[in-house]
Amino acid sequence: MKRVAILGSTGSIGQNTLEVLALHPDRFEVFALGAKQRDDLLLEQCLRFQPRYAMLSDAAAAARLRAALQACGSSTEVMQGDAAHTQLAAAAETDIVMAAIVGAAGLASSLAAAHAGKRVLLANKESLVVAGDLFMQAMRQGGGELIPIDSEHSAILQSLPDDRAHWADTVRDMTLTASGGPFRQLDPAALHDITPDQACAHPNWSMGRKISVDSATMMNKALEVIEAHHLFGMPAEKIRVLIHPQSIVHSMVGYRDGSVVAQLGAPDMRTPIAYGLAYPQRMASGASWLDLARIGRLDFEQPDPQRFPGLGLAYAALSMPVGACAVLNAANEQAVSAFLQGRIRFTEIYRVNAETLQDVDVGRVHGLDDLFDLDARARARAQFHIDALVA
Ligand SMILES: NC(=O)C1=CN([C@@H]2O[C@H](COP(=O)(O)OP(=O)(O)OC[C@H]3O[C@@H](n4cnc5c(N)ncnc54)[C@H](OP(=O)(O)O)[C@@H]3O)[C@@H](O)[C@H]2O)C=CC1
Ligand SMILES: CC(=O)[C@@H](O)[C@H](O)COP(=O)(O)O
Ligand SMILES: [Mn+2]
Repeated sequence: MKRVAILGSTGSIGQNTLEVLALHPDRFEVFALGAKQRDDLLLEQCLRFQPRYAMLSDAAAAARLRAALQACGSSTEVMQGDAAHTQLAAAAETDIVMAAIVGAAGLASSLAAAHAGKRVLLANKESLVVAGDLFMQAMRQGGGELIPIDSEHSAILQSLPDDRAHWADTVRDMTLTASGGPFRQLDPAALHDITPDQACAHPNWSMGRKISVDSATMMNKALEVIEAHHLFGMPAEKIRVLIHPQSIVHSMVGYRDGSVVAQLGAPDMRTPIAYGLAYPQRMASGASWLDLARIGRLDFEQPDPQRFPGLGLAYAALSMPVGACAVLNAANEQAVSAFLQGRIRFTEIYRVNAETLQDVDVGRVHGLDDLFDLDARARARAQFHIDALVA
């Protein structure tokens, strides 16, 4: 029986993870569930899955959850604060950590799991974007297993040889597929007036609002290029992006002999989640079967750099000193948040990201403290650009 801690259990990935775990009560125990503030949903999850611990970052929400669980006679213990996530990610009883907090806020707990030698199921791509080398080093030192949950990176892992020693000498390149989001064919002039709800209406996936906006700008793919660079040790120039509107081919690996190996499936996150939980075996996920006859055709096209300028920022940041990717991530989190609050326009997200990346002096990054400092400076600078746009 493997004990699983889900950090971000109330989100889209967290809920999908619980759906997969519910199919396999004989193999997995839900040990801990954590979120930020949604105590109502976390209460439902606790009553259904009866974890040993539940944690919320927000103190008032944690107090409400504690009272509600006590009233129901539940034995789940409620912990509060960011430190609870870090503590339970590294707890001796935890075998598997699903890192599904959104944004750089997930870094401390995923790093704690890495240091503690856990099997880390990494949905929180921002951990690798902000702290790629440090994170990979922590995984190596901790001796655990890192399994990507992001659909593209799961596809690449499934398309690579089992023996990592052969990756460098056999692989020619990697291609990340991108849906192109909701505005792939929209008149570029109309992008100016896009609303948050329009940007969050992804054509193929149901996801949280932050990643949905990232898909619409293709900053999601920019973050994923950086993520692939760190996960698979692949130089940026060998990581390509190809638009594939159906989201059926989840990504592919090109080999020196001319073969291209890809992973296909219905667009359903339960598949990569089940893959990560059962690895190296396979188990049922509850995802629907892929019916290629019904789909009929698969399309591919090059991304248009005019329509999706954000994608180029990944390659720019990877060519800059270590820390530039953390700057880009921080700027993007601030810009997306400002867009979702109606403060800036959709098209201004790119502007804030590009200007912040250009402005912030990365300096020398020696460790995590430097990265946190850089993240704070980049957010302040991005906020300056946002305020200038609003004024
Ligand atoms: N959704 C998807 O299909 C995919 C997501 N990912 C990645 O997975 C991660 C999660 O995405 P998604 O599930 O869509 O996001 P959601 O917005 O749906 O969920 C985010 C989760 O994180 C919690 N959370 C947010 N901030 C904090 C914090 N400071 N401390 C503790 N918990 C916090 C939220 O709690 P609360 O509800 O209380 O606010 C919620 O449980 C992201 O990094 C995303 O890029 C990658 C591939 C696909
Ligand atoms: C499901 C998943 O992994 C998302 O990251 C997805 O890739 C988003 O779709 P886009 O291809 O539009 O970014
Ligand atoms: Mn993805």
